[in-house]
Amino acid sequence: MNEKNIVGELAADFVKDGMVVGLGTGSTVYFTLMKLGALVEAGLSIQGIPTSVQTAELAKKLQIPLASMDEVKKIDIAIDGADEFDSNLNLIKGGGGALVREKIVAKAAEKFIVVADPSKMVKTLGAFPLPVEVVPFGAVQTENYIRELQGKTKLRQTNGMPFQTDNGNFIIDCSFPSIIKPQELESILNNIPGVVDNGLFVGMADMVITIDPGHKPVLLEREKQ
Ligand SMILES: O=C(CO)[C@H](O)[C@H](O)COP(=O)(O)O
Repeated sequence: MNEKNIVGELAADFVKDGMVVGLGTGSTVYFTLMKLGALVEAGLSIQGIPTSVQTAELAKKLQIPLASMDEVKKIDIAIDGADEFDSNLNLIKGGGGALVREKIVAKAAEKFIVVADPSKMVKTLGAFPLPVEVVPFGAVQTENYIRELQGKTKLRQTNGMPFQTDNGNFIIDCSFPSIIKPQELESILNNIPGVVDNGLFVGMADMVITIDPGHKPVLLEREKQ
C-alpha cells in the first residue's frame, strides 16, 4: 500500500454510523472515499457532503448517500487532503482547485481531519504556491493587487484556458517567499476586492493523519485553545 492509501484509509476509522461526513477532494482522500464506499456497502449509514463535483461523482459511483450543505443541520466530521501542513496544523490547500467549498465544509464540521503523506509536512508554509480563488471579472486587476504583496502570481490554466473552479471562478497561484504569519496573510488576501477565498486554512484542522518513514501511522492533534 502506498502512503496516500494508508493515511486515506485510516481516516475512515473515525467515521461512525449515522454521521454527516464532509468529503474532501484529491488523490489522498480518494482512498478514504473508497474505504467509506466499502463500509457503506457493508451497512454503514452516513450522509456525505462533497466538496467538489469530482468528489460527488466518485461518491455517487460508490453509492455513498449525499446531501447538500443546506440540507443538514451539522457536519460531524470532515476529511480532506492538504498540499502543506506545519507543526501548528495550519494548511495550504487548493491544489485541486476546490478550496472554497473545502473551507466552507471544514469550518462547519465539528471535527476536521486532514490526511497527508509526509512529503506535505513543512517547517514554514509557502513552498507550495498558495491558491487564491478570484471572480473572473477584473481578474487582471485582482492579480495586480496580490502581486503588490510581494508574491509571484500565475493564473492557473488548463489547455491554454483559465482553469475554472466548480464555482465558475479562476485560481491565481501565488508564490510568497515564506508564509511566517499565515493568519495575517489569509485575511489580507481576503480583503482584496475580487478575491473569494484563499487556500490558507489556519486553526481549522483538529488532526493530521500522516505516517513515519517506517510506514507507522502518526496522528498529530491540535492543542485545545
Ligand atoms: O486541497 C485540495 C484540493 O483542492 C487537496 O486536498 C490537496 O490538493 C491535496 O491533494 P492530494 O491529496 O491529491 O495531494
